[in-house]
Amino acid sequence: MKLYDISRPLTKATPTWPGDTAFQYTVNWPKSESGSVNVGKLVMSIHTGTHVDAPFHFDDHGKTTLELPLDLYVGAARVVDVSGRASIGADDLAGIDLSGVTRLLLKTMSWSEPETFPAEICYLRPDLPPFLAEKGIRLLGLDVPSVDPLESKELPAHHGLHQHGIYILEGLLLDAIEPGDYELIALPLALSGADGSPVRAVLRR
Ligand SMILES: Nc1ccccc1C(=O)C[C@H](N)C(=O)O
Ligand SMILES: [Zn+2]
Ligand SMILES: [Zn+2]
Repeated sequence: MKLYDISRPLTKATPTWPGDTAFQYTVNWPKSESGSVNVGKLVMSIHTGTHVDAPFHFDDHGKTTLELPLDLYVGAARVVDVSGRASIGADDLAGIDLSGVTRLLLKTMSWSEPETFPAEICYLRPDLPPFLAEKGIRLLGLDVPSVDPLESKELPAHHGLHQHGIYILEGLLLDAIEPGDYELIALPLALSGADGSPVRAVLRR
């Protein structure tokens, strides 16, 4: 059975938020010293590459990663092409059938150079969260590093989605994915106290 990998590879070159911590893997305790094994150490911002945001990321009282509802990150998902737009609002999805969809992945194609952090991305307008909640969406995934404009401090889309019970999956790689229905698997790690988690996100037909 074919799996479509929709995760951005984590390498030294993976771009991250300006000023944030890039991905670093080192063999911290080499076999030559331990006598038996290479033991690695991982340093990275949780928001580098493909990841979920826990509500604690933007709300001091929000759920942390270990408290996230796992069932949202596994199951039927619809991929919708919304490319070529500067932002996405209810209007942009009005003509699309979203009945029975719990997990929605938006293909914006607005992060064109994967080797550099984007200067501008497609973001969500404030009328989108209530519209999606009304359709029954509980998880929203995008192929960009944020659901808000990059320079936003108020984060209206993050807060709006949260207020409507919609969880966020960011930094997907959807270039090679045809719009349609899939099964999504993108489980966060069981990280205590954390503001999100890197995920290995895959789709299967
Ligand atoms: N990592 C950062 C460093 C500094 C400032 C913002 C971020 C973010 O991650 C914000 C974005 N809204 C996000 O959830 O991915
Ligand atoms: Zn994030
Ligand atoms: Zn975010």
